[in-house]
Amino acid sequence: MDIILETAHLTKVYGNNRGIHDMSLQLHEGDVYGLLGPNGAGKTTFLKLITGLIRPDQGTISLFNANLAEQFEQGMQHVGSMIESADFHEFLTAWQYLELVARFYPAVTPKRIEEVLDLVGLLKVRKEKIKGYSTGMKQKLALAAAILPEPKFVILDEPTNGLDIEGTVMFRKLIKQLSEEKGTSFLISSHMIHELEQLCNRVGIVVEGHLKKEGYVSELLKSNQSLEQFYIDELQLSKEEKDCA
Ligand SMILES: Nc1ncnc2c1ncn2[C@@H]1O[C@H](COP(=O)(O)OP(=O)(O)OP(=O)(O)O)[C@@H](O)[C@H]1O
Repeated sequence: MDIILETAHLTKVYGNNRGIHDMSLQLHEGDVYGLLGPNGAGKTTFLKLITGLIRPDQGTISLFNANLAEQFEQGMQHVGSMIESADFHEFLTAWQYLELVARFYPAVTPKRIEEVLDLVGLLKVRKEKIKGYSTGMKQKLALAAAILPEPKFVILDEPTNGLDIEGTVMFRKLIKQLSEEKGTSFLISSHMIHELEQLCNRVGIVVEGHLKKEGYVSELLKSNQSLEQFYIDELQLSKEEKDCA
């Protein structure tokens, strides 16, 4: 399987001394990788680095064999992302917003815009202004924008934030469908551990800016009751190691 993302010794430390340290991670084509970790562990920082929203202090990022620091456009060509709450032009409608996004992707047709709006359940409200949308509706629109150009790799930061039960089920189905039918790879940061258990083939746990543990979900479930149990045990272990140090 081809490597689609490789980070080596990725480090970003903010002025307040927080951030991430020495994070090396590989994702292969077809992976649905879940990034877990407590609040403030460094998940969003990692996702911002690999999408070029912030620059690393040290380390390298390679996306589809392109070094992000030198070949940004080439690296990001097949990547769709949704990082933190999207900032929309609220006076636009969902349709107009996606038309705007589509300008960057000549292959995206109005039919494709209609298709993604249908996929995320916003087709009926496509002509309404975004300023009237709820948090969950905006989240769905951000997801629609991320998958609009049919990227090979989609990076999602807390994608189910604000989604209702129906929306969460829609999200899970959509990821499964894209992964199974189109072979799309995903990197998903989320606190919804039960969702990740159903969706991901691999997970990584970030604690205090370090990638503490990685594994294949099928392997982890052989020796753990659930992903949640594995996660709680790993956090406890990290705490004990810290107390001993
Ligand atoms: N722009 C910034 N300036 C200073 N510190 C920051 C900045 N962004 C993040 N941090 C700090 O870096 C650490 C990692 O934050 P990050 O947002 O990456 O965590 P996270 O794992 O995504 O957390 P959450 O699950 O709460 O979203 C936190 O301690 C946070 O306070």
